[in-house]
Amino acid sequence: MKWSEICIHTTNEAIEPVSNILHEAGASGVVIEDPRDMIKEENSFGEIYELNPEDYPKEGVYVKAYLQMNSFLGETVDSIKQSVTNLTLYNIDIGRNSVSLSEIHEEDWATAWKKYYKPVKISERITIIPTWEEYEPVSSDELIIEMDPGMAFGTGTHPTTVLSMQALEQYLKPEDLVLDVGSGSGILSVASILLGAEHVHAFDLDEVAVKSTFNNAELNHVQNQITSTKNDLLKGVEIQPDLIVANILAEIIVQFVDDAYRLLKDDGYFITSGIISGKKDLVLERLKQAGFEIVETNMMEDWVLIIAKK
Ligand SMILES: C[S@@+](CC[C@H](N)C(=O)[O-])C[C@H]1O[C@@H](n2cnc3c(N)ncnc32)[C@H](O)[C@@H]1O
Repeated sequence: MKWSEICIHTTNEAIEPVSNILHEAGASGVVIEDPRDMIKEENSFGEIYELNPEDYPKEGVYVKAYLQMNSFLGETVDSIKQSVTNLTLYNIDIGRNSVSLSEIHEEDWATAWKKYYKPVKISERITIIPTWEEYEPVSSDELIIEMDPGMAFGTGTHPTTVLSMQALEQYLKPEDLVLDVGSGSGILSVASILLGAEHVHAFDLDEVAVKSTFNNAELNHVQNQITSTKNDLLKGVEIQPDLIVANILAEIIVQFVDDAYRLLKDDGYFITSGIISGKKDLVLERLKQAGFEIVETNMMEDWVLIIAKK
Protein backbone atom coordinates (compact mmCIF):
# COMPACT_ATOMS: atom_id res chain seq x y z
CA MET A 1 0.00 0.00 0.00
CA LYS A 2 1.39 3.38 -1.00
CA TRP A 3 0.59 6.68 0.63
CA SER A 4 -0.07 10.07 -0.80
CA GLU A 5 0.49 13.51 0.67
CA ILE A 6 -2.29 15.99 -0.01
CA CYS A 7 -1.25 19.64 0.28
CA ILE A 8 -3.84 22.42 0.37
CA HIS A 9 -2.64 26.00 -0.02
CA THR A 10 -5.07 28.08 2.01
CA THR A 11 -5.33 30.94 4.55
CA ASN A 12 -4.71 31.12 8.32
CA GLU A 13 -8.42 31.65 8.78
CA ALA A 14 -9.21 28.34 7.05
CA ILE A 15 -6.66 26.16 8.91
CA GLU A 16 -9.15 24.72 11.36
CA PRO A 17 -12.05 23.92 9.02
CA VAL A 18 -9.66 22.52 6.38
CA SER A 19 -7.96 20.34 9.04
CA ASN A 20 -11.38 19.08 10.11
CA ILE A 21 -12.26 18.18 6.54
CA LEU A 22 -9.00 16.21 6.22
CA HIS A 23 -9.60 14.40 9.52
CA GLU A 24 -13.10 13.48 8.48
CA ALA A 25 -11.76 12.16 5.19
CA GLY A 26 -9.68 9.65 7.16
CA ALA A 27 -6.31 11.43 7.47
CA SER A 28 -4.56 10.26 10.63
CA GLY A 29 -2.86 13.61 11.18
CA VAL A 30 -2.55 17.07 9.72
CA VAL A 31 0.59 19.20 9.36
CA ILE A 32 0.41 22.99 9.15
CA GLU A 33 3.23 24.79 7.36
CA ASP A 34 2.96 28.46 8.20
CA PRO A 35 5.80 30.84 7.16
CA ARG A 36 5.43 32.53 10.57
CA ASP A 37 6.89 29.36 12.13
CA MET A 38 10.06 29.79 10.11
CA ILE A 39 12.17 31.01 12.93
CA LYS A 40 15.00 28.96 14.33
CA GLU A 41 13.60 26.09 16.34
CA GLU A 42 15.09 23.87 18.99
CA ASN A 43 14.52 20.13 18.75
CA SER A 44 14.18 17.69 21.66
CA PHE A 45 17.96 17.12 21.73
CA GLY A 46 18.56 20.83 22.31
CA GLU A 47 19.96 21.33 18.82
CA ILE A 48 19.05 24.49 16.94
CA TYR A 49 18.05 23.94 13.35
CA GLU A 50 16.55 26.09 10.66
CA LEU A 51 13.40 25.11 8.82
CA ASN A 52 13.76 24.90 5.06
CA PRO A 53 12.11 27.99 3.45
CA GLU A 54 11.28 25.89 0.39
CA ASP A 55 8.78 23.92 2.47
CA TYR A 56 6.74 27.06 3.21
CA PRO A 57 4.46 29.26 1.08
CA LYS A 58 5.25 32.99 0.65
CA GLU A 59 1.73 33.89 1.74
CA GLY A 60 -0.99 31.81 3.37
CA VAL A 61 -0.31 28.33 4.77
CA TYR A 62 0.02 24.77 3.57
CA VAL A 63 -2.23 22.25 5.31
CA LYS A 64 -0.92 18.74 4.60
CA ALA A 65 -2.18 15.27 5.41
CA TYR A 66 -1.44 11.67 4.49
CA LEU A 67 -4.01 9.56 2.70
CA GLN A 68 -3.81 5.93 1.73
CA MET A 69 -3.35 5.35 -2.01
CA ASN A 70 -6.13 2.88 -2.54
CA SER A 71 -9.03 2.60 -4.86
CA PHE A 72 -10.91 5.17 -2.73
CA LEU A 73 -8.32 7.93 -3.19
CA GLY A 74 -9.88 9.64 -6.24
CA GLU A 75 -13.28 9.91 -4.58
CA THR A 76 -11.74 10.99 -1.26
CA VAL A 77 -9.75 13.82 -2.90
CA ASP A 78 -12.77 15.01 -4.92
CA SER A 79 -14.89 15.13 -1.79
CA ILE A 80 -12.13 17.03 0.13
CA LYS A 81 -11.90 19.61 -2.69
CA GLN A 82 -15.67 20.04 -2.72
CA SER A 83 -15.89 20.44 1.07
CA VAL A 84 -13.05 23.02 1.10
CA THR A 85 -14.69 25.02 -1.71
CA ASN A 86 -17.99 24.90 0.21
CA LEU A 87 -16.31 26.80 3.09
CA THR A 88 -16.85 29.99 1.04
CA LEU A 89 -20.59 29.51 1.67
CA TYR A 90 -19.80 30.25 5.32
CA ASN A 91 -17.80 33.36 4.32
CA ILE A 92 -14.47 31.68 5.12
CA ASP A 93 -11.63 33.00 2.97
CA ILE A 94 -9.93 29.93 1.47
CA GLY A 95 -7.28 31.95 -0.39
CA ARG A 96 -5.66 30.26 -3.38
CA ASN A 97 -7.22 26.90 -2.60
CA SER A 98 -4.75 24.98 -4.74
CA VAL A 99 -4.63 21.27 -3.99
CA SER A 100 -1.72 19.00 -4.90
CA LEU A 101 -1.05 15.32 -4.35
CA SER A 102 2.33 13.63 -4.19
CA GLU A 103 3.40 10.08 -3.55
CA ILE A 104 5.31 9.35 -0.33
CA HIS A 105 8.27 7.03 -0.77
CA GLU A 106 8.39 3.95 1.39
CA GLU A 107 11.66 4.99 3.04
CA ASP A 108 10.19 8.38 4.14
CA TRP A 109 6.95 6.84 5.22
CA ALA A 110 7.80 5.24 8.55
CA THR A 111 9.04 8.49 10.05
CA ALA A 112 6.48 10.71 8.33
CA TRP A 113 3.31 9.04 9.47
CA LYS A 114 4.36 7.74 12.88
CA LYS A 115 4.37 11.37 14.01
CA TYR A 116 0.68 11.75 13.27
CA TYR A 117 -0.88 8.37 14.01
CA LYS A 118 -2.27 8.60 17.55
CA PRO A 119 -4.63 6.47 19.71
CA VAL A 120 -8.19 6.80 18.45
CA LYS A 121 -11.52 5.70 19.95
CA ILE A 122 -13.46 4.08 17.13
CA SER A 123 -16.66 2.84 18.69
CA GLU A 124 -18.36 2.34 22.05
CA ARG A 125 -15.75 -0.21 23.12
CA ILE A 126 -12.86 -0.20 20.65
CA THR A 127 -9.78 2.03 20.83
CA ILE A 128 -6.94 1.63 18.36
CA ILE A 129 -3.44 2.45 19.44
CA PRO A 130 -0.34 2.53 17.28
CA THR A 131 2.10 -0.01 18.63
CA TRP A 132 4.73 2.63 19.52
CA GLU A 133 2.36 4.66 21.78
CA GLU A 134 1.82 4.23 25.53
CA TYR A 135 -1.88 4.12 26.42
CA GLU A 136 -3.81 3.65 29.67
CA PRO A 137 -7.34 2.19 29.16
CA VAL A 138 -10.05 4.60 30.32
CA SER A 139 -12.52 1.88 31.38
CA SER A 140 -12.28 -1.82 32.19
CA ASP A 141 -14.45 -2.97 29.26
CA GLU A 142 -12.49 -0.95 26.70
CA LEU A 143 -11.04 -3.16 23.93
CA ILE A 144 -7.60 -2.08 22.80
CA ILE A 145 -6.32 -2.97 19.34
CA GLU A 146 -2.63 -2.44 18.80
CA MET A 147 -1.84 -1.68 15.19
CA ASP A 148 1.19 -1.43 13.00
CA PRO A 149 -0.50 -1.20 9.63
CA GLY A 150 2.79 -0.81 7.77
CA MET A 151 1.96 -0.29 4.13
CA ALA A 152 -1.41 -2.11 4.21
CA PHE A 153 -4.78 -0.34 4.29
CA GLY A 154 -6.40 -0.03 7.68
CA THR A 155 -5.08 2.33 10.36
CA GLY A 156 -8.69 2.31 11.53
CA THR A 157 -9.35 5.95 10.83
CA HIS A 158 -10.98 5.63 7.41
CA PRO A 159 -14.77 6.10 7.62
CA THR A 160 -15.34 2.74 5.89
CA THR A 161 -13.29 0.92 8.55
CA VAL A 162 -14.94 2.83 11.40
CA LEU A 163 -18.41 1.92 10.06
CA SER A 164 -17.33 -1.74 9.79
CA MET A 165 -16.08 -1.89 13.38
CA GLN A 166 -19.24 -0.27 14.71
CA ALA A 167 -21.33 -2.85 12.83
CA LEU A 168 -19.17 -5.73 14.13
CA GLU A 169 -19.67 -4.43 17.66
CA GLN A 170 -23.42 -4.56 17.13
CA TYR A 171 -23.93 -7.77 15.12
CA LEU A 172 -21.12 -10.18 16.02
CA LYS A 173 -22.12 -12.85 18.53
CA PRO A 174 -19.78 -14.70 20.91
CA GLU A 175 -18.13 -17.71 19.27
CA ASP A 176 -19.06 -16.65 15.73
CA LEU A 177 -17.00 -17.95 12.84
CA VAL A 178 -16.11 -14.94 10.69
CA LEU A 179 -14.76 -14.35 7.16
CA ASP A 180 -12.94 -11.02 6.58
CA VAL A 181 -12.78 -10.44 2.82
CA GLY A 182 -10.12 -7.85 1.88
CA SER A 183 -8.48 -7.88 5.30
CA GLY A 184 -5.79 -5.22 4.61
CA SER A 185 -3.97 -4.60 7.90
CA GLY A 186 -6.23 -7.20 9.58
CA ILE A 187 -7.89 -4.60 11.76
CA LEU A 188 -11.41 -6.04 11.33
CA SER A 189 -10.15 -9.57 11.97
CA VAL A 190 -8.51 -8.53 15.24
CA ALA A 191 -11.60 -6.51 16.23
CA SER A 192 -13.80 -9.57 15.57
CA ILE A 193 -11.73 -11.77 17.90
CA LEU A 194 -11.67 -9.13 20.64
CA LEU A 195 -15.45 -8.86 20.30
CA GLY A 196 -15.78 -12.58 20.97
CA ALA A 197 -15.51 -14.40 17.62
CA GLU A 198 -14.10 -17.91 17.85
CA HIS A 199 -12.06 -17.75 14.64
CA VAL A 200 -11.58 -15.45 11.64
CA HIS A 201 -10.49 -16.52 8.17
CA ALA A 202 -8.98 -13.40 6.58
CA PHE A 203 -8.47 -13.15 2.81
CA ASP A 204 -6.68 -10.57 0.70
CA LEU A 205 -5.34 -10.51 -2.84
CA ASP A 206 -2.32 -8.42 -1.83
CA GLU A 207 0.66 -10.29 -0.28
CA VAL A 208 1.55 -7.21 1.82
CA ALA A 209 -1.94 -7.27 3.37
CA VAL A 210 -1.81 -11.03 4.04
CA LYS A 211 1.47 -10.54 5.94
CA SER A 212 0.23 -7.42 7.69
CA THR A 213 -2.91 -9.24 8.91
CA PHE A 214 -0.72 -12.03 10.27
CA ASN A 215 1.64 -9.57 11.99
CA ASN A 216 -1.18 -7.59 13.59
CA ALA A 217 -2.82 -10.80 14.81
CA GLU A 218 0.48 -11.65 16.54
CA LEU A 219 0.83 -8.14 17.93
CA ASN A 220 -2.59 -8.55 19.60
CA HIS A 221 -1.88 -12.14 20.72
CA VAL A 222 -4.75 -13.57 18.69
CA GLN A 223 -2.68 -15.31 16.00
CA ASN A 224 -4.14 -18.72 16.94
CA GLN A 225 -7.62 -17.46 16.11
CA ILE A 226 -6.88 -15.70 12.80
CA THR A 227 -5.92 -17.48 9.58
CA SER A 228 -4.59 -15.06 6.96
CA THR A 229 -4.56 -16.38 3.38
CA LYS A 230 -4.00 -14.93 -0.07
CA ASN A 231 -7.25 -15.38 -1.98
CA ASP A 232 -9.37 -13.68 -4.63
CA LEU A 233 -12.60 -12.78 -2.75
CA LEU A 234 -14.33 -16.06 -1.76
CA LYS A 235 -13.25 -18.11 -4.76
CA GLY A 236 -12.73 -21.74 -3.75
CA VAL A 237 -13.69 -21.07 -0.10
CA GLU A 238 -15.94 -23.72 1.45
CA ILE A 239 -16.13 -22.50 5.08
CA GLN A 240 -19.61 -21.81 6.49
CA PRO A 241 -19.39 -18.66 8.62
CA ASP A 242 -21.88 -16.93 10.92
CA LEU A 243 -20.75 -13.52 9.67
CA ILE A 244 -18.89 -12.11 6.66
CA VAL A 245 -17.36 -8.64 6.74
CA ALA A 246 -16.00 -6.96 3.60
CA ASN A 247 -14.75 -3.41 3.31
CA ILE A 248 -14.08 -3.22 -0.43
CA LEU A 249 -15.51 -1.10 -3.25
CA ALA A 250 -19.12 -1.49 -4.40
CA GLU A 251 -18.01 -2.83 -7.80
CA ILE A 252 -16.05 -5.62 -6.07
CA ILE A 253 -18.71 -6.44 -3.48
CA VAL A 254 -21.31 -7.16 -6.16
CA GLN A 255 -18.98 -9.79 -7.63
CA PHE A 256 -19.19 -12.10 -4.63
CA VAL A 257 -22.66 -11.54 -3.19
CA ASP A 258 -23.82 -14.96 -4.45
CA ASP A 259 -20.80 -16.71 -2.88
CA ALA A 260 -21.47 -14.90 0.41
CA TYR A 261 -25.11 -16.01 0.39
CA ARG A 262 -24.23 -19.62 -0.47
CA LEU A 263 -21.59 -19.91 2.28
CA LEU A 264 -23.31 -18.08 5.16
CA LYS A 265 -25.18 -20.12 7.74
CA ASP A 266 -28.93 -19.40 7.94
CA ASP A 267 -29.59 -16.09 9.75
CA GLY A 268 -25.92 -15.15 9.21
CA TYR A 269 -24.91 -11.51 8.59
CA PHE A 270 -23.10 -10.01 5.61
CA ILE A 271 -21.56 -6.64 6.54
CA THR A 272 -20.45 -4.70 3.47
CA SER A 273 -18.62 -1.37 3.60
CA GLY A 274 -16.57 0.76 1.21
CA ILE A 275 -19.64 1.73 -0.81
CA ILE A 276 -19.60 5.32 -2.08
CA SER A 277 -23.11 6.79 -1.66
CA GLY A 278 -23.85 6.91 -5.41
CA LYS A 279 -23.37 3.12 -5.62
CA LYS A 280 -25.57 2.24 -2.63
CA ASP A 281 -28.57 1.18 -4.74
CA LEU A 282 -26.40 -1.01 -6.96
CA VAL A 283 -25.28 -3.05 -3.94
CA LEU A 284 -28.72 -3.06 -2.28
CA GLU A 285 -30.35 -4.42 -5.44
CA ARG A 286 -27.69 -7.08 -5.89
CA LEU A 287 -28.04 -8.21 -2.24
CA LYS A 288 -31.83 -8.48 -2.49
CA GLN A 289 -31.56 -10.33 -5.80
CA ALA A 290 -29.30 -12.93 -4.14
CA GLY A 291 -31.92 -13.49 -1.40
CA PHE A 292 -30.57 -11.27 1.41
CA GLU A 293 -32.84 -9.30 3.73
CA ILE A 294 -31.53 -5.74 4.28
CA VAL A 295 -31.33 -5.12 8.03
CA GLU A 296 -29.72 -1.68 8.22
CA THR A 297 -27.71 0.87 6.26
CA ASN A 298 -25.37 3.36 7.92
CA MET A 299 -23.53 6.32 6.50
CA MET A 300 -20.42 8.32 7.40
CA GLU A 301 -19.53 11.23 5.13
CA ASP A 302 -20.03 9.87 1.59
CA TRP A 303 -19.56 6.24 2.58
CA VAL A 304 -22.28 3.66 3.11
CA LEU A 305 -22.32 0.39 5.04
CA ILE A 306 -25.02 -2.21 4.53
CA ILE A 307 -25.94 -5.00 6.94
CA ALA A 308 -27.73 -7.87 5.22
CA LYS A 309 -29.07 -11.10 6.70
CA LYS A 310 -29.45 -14.51 5.05
C1 LIG B 1 -10.35 -0.82 1.74
S1 LIG B 1 -9.24 -2.08 2.15
C2 LIG B 1 -9.93 -2.67 3.67
C3 LIG B 1 -8.92 -3.11 4.70
C4 LIG B 1 -9.49 -3.43 6.09
N1 LIG B 1 -10.40 -4.56 6.03
C5 LIG B 1 -10.19 -2.23 6.68
O1 LIG B 1 -11.41 -2.27 6.81
O2 LIG B 1 -9.53 -1.24 7.03
C6 LIG B 1 -9.71 -3.29 0.96
C7 LIG B 1 -8.78 -4.48 0.87
O3 LIG B 1 -9.35 -5.39 -0.08
C8 LIG B 1 -8.31 -6.01 -0.80
N2 LIG B 1 -8.85 -6.53 -2.06
C9 LIG B 1 -9.18 -5.85 -3.19
N3 LIG B 1 -9.63 -6.69 -4.13
C10 LIG B 1 -9.62 -7.95 -3.59
C11 LIG B 1 -9.97 -9.25 -4.06
N4 LIG B 1 -10.44 -9.43 -5.30
N5 LIG B 1 -9.83 -10.31 -3.23
C12 LIG B 1 -9.35 -10.13 -1.96
N6 LIG B 1 -8.98 -8.91 -1.47
C13 LIG B 1 -9.11 -7.84 -2.26
C14 LIG B 1 -7.26 -4.91 -0.94
O4 LIG B 1 -5.98 -5.47 -1.17
C15 LIG B 1 -7.37 -4.19 0.40
O5 LIG B 1 -6.44 -4.69 1.34
